[in-house]
Amino acid sequence: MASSTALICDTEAWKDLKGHVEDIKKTHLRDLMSDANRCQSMMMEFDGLLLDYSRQRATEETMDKLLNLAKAAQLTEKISRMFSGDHINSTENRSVLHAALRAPKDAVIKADGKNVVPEVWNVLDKIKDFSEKIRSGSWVGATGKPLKDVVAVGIGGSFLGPLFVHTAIQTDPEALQSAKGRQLRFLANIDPVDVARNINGLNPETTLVVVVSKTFTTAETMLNARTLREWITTALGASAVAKHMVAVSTNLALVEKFGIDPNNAFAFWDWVGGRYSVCSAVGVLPLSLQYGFSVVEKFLKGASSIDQHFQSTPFEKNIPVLLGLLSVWNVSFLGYPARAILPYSQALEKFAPHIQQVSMESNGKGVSIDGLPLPYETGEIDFGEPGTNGQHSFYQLIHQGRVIPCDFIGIVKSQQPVYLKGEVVSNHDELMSNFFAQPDALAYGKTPEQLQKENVSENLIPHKTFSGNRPSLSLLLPELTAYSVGQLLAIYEHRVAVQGFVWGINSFDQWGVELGKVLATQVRKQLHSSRTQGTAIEGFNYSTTTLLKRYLETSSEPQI
Ligand SMILES: O=P(O)(O)OC[C@H]1O[C@H](O)[C@H](O)[C@@H](O)[C@@H]1O
Repeated sequence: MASSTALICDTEAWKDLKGHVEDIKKTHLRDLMSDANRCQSMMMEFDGLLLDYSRQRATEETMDKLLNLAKAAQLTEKISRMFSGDHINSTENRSVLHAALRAPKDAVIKADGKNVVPEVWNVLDKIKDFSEKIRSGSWVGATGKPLKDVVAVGIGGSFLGPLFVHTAIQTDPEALQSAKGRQLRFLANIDPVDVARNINGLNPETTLVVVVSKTFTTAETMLNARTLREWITTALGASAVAKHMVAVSTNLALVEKFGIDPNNAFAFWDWVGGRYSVCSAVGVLPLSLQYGFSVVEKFLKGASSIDQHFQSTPFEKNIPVLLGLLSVWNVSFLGYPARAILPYSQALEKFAPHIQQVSMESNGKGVSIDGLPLPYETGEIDFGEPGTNGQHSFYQLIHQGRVIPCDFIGIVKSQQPVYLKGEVVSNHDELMSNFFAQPDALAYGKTPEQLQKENVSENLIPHKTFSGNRPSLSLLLPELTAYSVGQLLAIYEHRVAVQGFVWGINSFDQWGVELGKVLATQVRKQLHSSRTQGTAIEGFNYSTTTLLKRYLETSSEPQI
């Protein structure tokens, strides 16, 4: 770009793509898919993964133009600034170095002139040591019993990533074996129902609570942490906290103030964004407690493999870059506001919720990194469900309603294969039949002529016609292990960064959410004074006043 404050939409590369939209509108995926050379050029393999983006509404020319856009956005420079620790999160004046969390021990990655990799490994070694103590039973609770269950208390980035990884690997045979006799649960919502669910069936004597909060000030997490502290101390006495509660945070002073021994605190750093923190102690501690460090190390290695690929592979073969550019194409040029994440694996059921935060909190921005209002939309609405559950639910809209680009994620080898004698295919083949069929159904659709040939009655033809031309991409993983879960995570993290770099926004701050953190304060004060002193509701609009009145008059919350 000409100057640092220019917007990407003012570049020739952007305008060229705008003009190209008309060409693409004249195409149909039915025709694009019949060009084998085009399709071949839209398949990419790396480290066991196969990406097929031939069902995107794009030609080889589109891809060239998108690569020009990457150049205009100075994508190479931006990626290298990220990896070299520049303060690319400019509004918070911070580096963005989550890749350092999974770097090999001998790597050198600097933040503010200092190599951070030794610090990272100090904490990883401490986690390894601590989790082995807990798992082997050499660390015992206040009454001398081993701690076999863990409740991780945290919200947002201190919750969704670890939950995703836990859910993804818990049925992997190796992880399953190493987690025998242990439980890992997550308490996120401040709704007391979530506390009740999480402690149901657990015994404080055998439970370890891990409080996870980057800031250690998040209202929900701190109240939930106090609630579980109460649960422990009521049963076991105040001194039990030292044995039953540990913490993960960047704010070790507040951890100590809360009453947790600083020796039992696991640090991370302000150059790790909350939503990018699953590879820090945020995820590594609870997951190592459940599965052992060696399993979690494989997850870190998978992510690291993608980091290296992202950093060093030419853009035309770079999976996160290609995915990021195609997302920009879909959102900013073809005008599709959403993306469906459709893993054909129940183990990936928490993938879309995690990516919702990674993507929507990162790229849901209205101004450029220099503070200029954006004349184009950024971010996309991410949602999804595992197939085939989604097929029996919202796929109707995807097939015949709005156009929503889909990410199909398939696994070659099931974690838990089942084959019933006499069935046509194994259960996993049955699942995967859908994975292979759906993208074509979306791309090709069904024409009235085809329906006529099938003798569909005239009056039903409009209802049974599928326009097709609905874009998707397919990502095939060889198996779902800790390693490939790490790969998947890093692909999406970097894809989101690529989108943000091209849009020219800061993908690493979240001022909108910060606002949410303070909004409840006024209501909290009102509830307190109304309940304790009967103070009248004041300072709210008609609607909120009415709702609050109803809540206070009819609720049976304990009076403080
Ligand atoms: O880890 P914490 O400091 O408790 O923060 C938890 C969450 O708080 C906010 O919602 C932020 O927007 C998230 O990015 C963050 O993950």
